[in-house]
Amino acid sequence: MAEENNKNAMAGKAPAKPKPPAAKAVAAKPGAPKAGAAGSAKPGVYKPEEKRGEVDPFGHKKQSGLASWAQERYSVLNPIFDYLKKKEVPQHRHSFWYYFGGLTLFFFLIQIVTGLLLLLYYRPTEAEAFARFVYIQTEVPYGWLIRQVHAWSANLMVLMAFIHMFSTFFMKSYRKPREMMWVSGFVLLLLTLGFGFTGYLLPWNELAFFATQIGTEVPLVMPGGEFIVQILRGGEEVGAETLTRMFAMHVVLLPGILMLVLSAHLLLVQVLGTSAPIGYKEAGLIKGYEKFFPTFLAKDAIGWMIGFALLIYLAVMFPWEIGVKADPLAAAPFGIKPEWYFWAQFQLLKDFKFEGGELLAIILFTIGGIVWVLVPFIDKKASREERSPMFTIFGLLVLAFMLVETYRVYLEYGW
Ligand code: HEM
Ligand code: HEM
Repeated sequence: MAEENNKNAMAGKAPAKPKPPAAKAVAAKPGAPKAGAAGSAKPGVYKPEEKRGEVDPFGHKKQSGLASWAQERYSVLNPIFDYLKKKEVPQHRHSFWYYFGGLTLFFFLIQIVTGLLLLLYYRPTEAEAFARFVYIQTEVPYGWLIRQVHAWSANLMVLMAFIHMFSTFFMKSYRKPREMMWVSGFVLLLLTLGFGFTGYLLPWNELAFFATQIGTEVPLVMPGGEFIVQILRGGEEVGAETLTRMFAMHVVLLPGILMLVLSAHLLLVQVLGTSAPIGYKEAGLIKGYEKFFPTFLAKDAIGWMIGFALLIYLAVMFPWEIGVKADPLAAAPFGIKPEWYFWAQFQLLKDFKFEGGELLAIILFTIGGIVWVLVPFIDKKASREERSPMFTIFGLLVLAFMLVETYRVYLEYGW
């Protein structure tokens, strides 16, 4: 009816007179008896409209039985499907990089599932942690697989988050109006690194113990650093309290905060859509647009399956070792180093081994981090949709610094 009126209006005709209001007007009042079909209804008894809204988001033909029952139930999701169908992803020669946010998300989901399974057997006490960790590896059916997948997926999640960050940096996806995507993403990276750091101690083996000792003493060189160390360790030294704290952070605090920030990040992705590199639209370099739902999501799923195959291959072929139980009284073995994703900071601290050098290294790193997170607000050219080569060079320098420092640790300590 409304459509007919619109057509008429466009053709310059007066809109057709609406039909006598009987059925509609009465139906609008819940509780009032309906005319026509409702003629049979008893007065005062509410009979809902029999004809419902369109229930099938995919436009299939009407089905019967279970399928139609299910169709009616998921019709509440229609607005979401409709919204997702509106989102489009630009296709160009760098589209490949759009898969890495989804891959990071995928490995995080794997972490939740495997983490919850590990929780069934793990116990976070100084006396039991290592024994339970060995028990998971050797006795629990498929326990070894779950632990290896958790440990490998942690590494892959961090790697994907780094690739995602640098690719969005070089595509300048952070520019107006996506500044908060960048900021929320950066917070997600910090939280992911926090997961890696707190999870590392949980097996309570020698390597984890001493690496955590070195990691948690870094703030000592800062004014007021002792307070931070106390908070992290729950005492002067790494011990039973530290294990409890790391465990609580790993399975409660960090997942809670990460879920919140991730929801904001993904909501922004949906609302603002996917950006294209600067100038691509004007230069005709966009080959086309594809629907996020279901086309891009289906391609994302292929990426996830490849990621999953790689994960299982790594977990089975290159298992992480169990090590020996931590002995707080023993001397630190030679060659203790943190996880690879902290190697750049680790090397910088080693390079600055002079009086006051460590504090200087921390200050430099903190300033670097602040500048990095504020890039969307500093890069005015990009926000005006103009190329900003200075920022590309800045990004390349940061990437080169991280790679060189990481490689130097590899050369000195091996893998
Ligand atoms: C809600 C999600 C998570 C839960 C419930 C969880 C739970 C656990 C548990 C119980 C352990 C100890 C068992 C063991 O050492 O094998 C563990 C270890 C670990 N977790 Fe998680 N985790 C979660 C998410 C993550 C995430 C997102 C990351 C990484 C970025 C991560 C990284 C690690 C690491 C590196 C270890 C030590 C692995 C090892 O050497 O075996 N976890 N996690
Ligand atoms: C747990 C970590 C993260 C997850 C799960 C995640 C997830 C996602 C997903 C699924 C997308 C949409 C698809 C894509 O463009 O790849 C996205 C977009 C984006 N992410 Fe992340 N992200 C994470 C970390 C980061 C980090 C570390 C940054 C940067 C510091 C970042 C910045 C962005 C930006 C700027 C976009 C918009 C891309 C565009 O419109 O072209 N994200 N993120």
